[in-house]
Amino acid sequence: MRPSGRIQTSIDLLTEVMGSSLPMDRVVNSYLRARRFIGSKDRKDISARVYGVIRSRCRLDWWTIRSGLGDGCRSLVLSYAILVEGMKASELDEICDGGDYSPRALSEFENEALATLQGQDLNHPDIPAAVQGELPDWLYALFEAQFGVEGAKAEAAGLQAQASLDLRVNLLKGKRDQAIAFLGKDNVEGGATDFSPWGIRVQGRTALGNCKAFREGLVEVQDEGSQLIALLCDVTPGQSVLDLCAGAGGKSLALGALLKNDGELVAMDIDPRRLQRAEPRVEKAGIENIRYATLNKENLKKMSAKGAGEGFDRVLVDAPCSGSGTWRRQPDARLRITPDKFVNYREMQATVLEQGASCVKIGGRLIYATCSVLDEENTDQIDAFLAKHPNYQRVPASKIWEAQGMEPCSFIDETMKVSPAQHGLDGFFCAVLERQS
Ligand SMILES: C[S@@+](CC[C@H](N)C(=O)[O-])C[C@H]1O[C@@H](n2cnc3c(N)ncnc32)[C@H](O)[C@@H]1O
Repeated sequence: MRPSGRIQTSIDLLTEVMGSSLPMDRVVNSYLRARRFIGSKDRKDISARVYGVIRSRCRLDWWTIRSGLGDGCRSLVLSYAILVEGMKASELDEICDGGDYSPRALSEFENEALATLQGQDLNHPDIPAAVQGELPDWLYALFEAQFGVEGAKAEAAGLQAQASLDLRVNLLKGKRDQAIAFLGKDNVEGGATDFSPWGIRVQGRTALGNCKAFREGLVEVQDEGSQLIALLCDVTPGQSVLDLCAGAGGKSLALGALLKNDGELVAMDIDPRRLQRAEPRVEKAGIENIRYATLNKENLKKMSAKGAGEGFDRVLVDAPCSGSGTWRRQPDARLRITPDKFVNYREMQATVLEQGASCVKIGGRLIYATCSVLDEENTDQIDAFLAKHPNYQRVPASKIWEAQGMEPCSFIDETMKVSPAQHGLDGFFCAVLERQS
């Protein structure tokens, strides 16, 4: 593909991404799948540019408005080419030759506007903090209220960094050292993660599909922070465990490995299609003691803890949330969230917490988790729940952590609060509540 074809394809793909309500990775994958003729180097170049534009969308908007280019996909890609990729306006003028598969020729006005961007840095000192943080104003205000002026800047910057690829070793199939050695045979270099005893951080990017350890279920993709939530569930063989918001099974897989096929694991979700996606992963991992159930009134009634001795030892509520802790991986998500959606998430969180609580046995534990860094979705939910349920008591996360032989750690005390800026992991929250009566 010529550079002009790459730029035009980037504009086309960005147009699809911005016109879709689906997550960006799905749009990009299906766009490229439908165009197998695009070679691998071109794909890499085009996706890097489109992801780059989305990651710097607010700042690019600032520049395109200031220069008068306007905020269409064409303007965004062209200004990205200059501000981030370091192209010259004259190079773009040549690239935009109006030929087949090329962008149409630059107008005189575009030429002039693009020339004003040349030599500028994407991060201009006049850019307002929210724009610099790549967040809508209302969300940035929440960050400032929670983290303070400087803290908000740091947290927002942390969410713009590149995320690492973390794997979890499936203890049903082997140990971490073995997995690292196996990965090495397939030229995947990785080392032990700092906090999770089952984690491997992979160096660089890799196609795991070519990797035997992944194909055979010895390792699974799971961010280190997410692994720590499974650890705080403190599951031991023989227990009954309910994963109420199991989705495609990320945490169910870790819980299943801890149960060692002894005990009971129920994976529930309101969306049965997500549970279907969990099934092949569970099979590959060698987990045999799992049942799946759609999260509805009828099934909840069956799971609920009505009489003495009934209910689950552990109920994990991995609640639907803004996903603010994972925006490094899903840069488009922060642009799709609205104040209404945020309120909606908080209502869902309160609902799933109540549903989870109805299934915990006396002496059992309710574990609440989100992949958000925002208090509104985290401590505020737990405080509201505890005020309504005096029969639940918080178990300090640090107590569970240290009882498992782990060194004390700065982000685990009463609860676990991880953030990309402070700890280099995706942002997660976890609180453990024990039912007393
Ligand atoms: C954070 S995701 C779960 C991720 C999963 N546990 C994992 O580790 O891969 C939250 C899940 O909650 C489910 N969910 C449960 N109750 C819900 C409700 N009332 N509204 C929306 N989603 C709900 C969603 O379908 C979604 O799969």
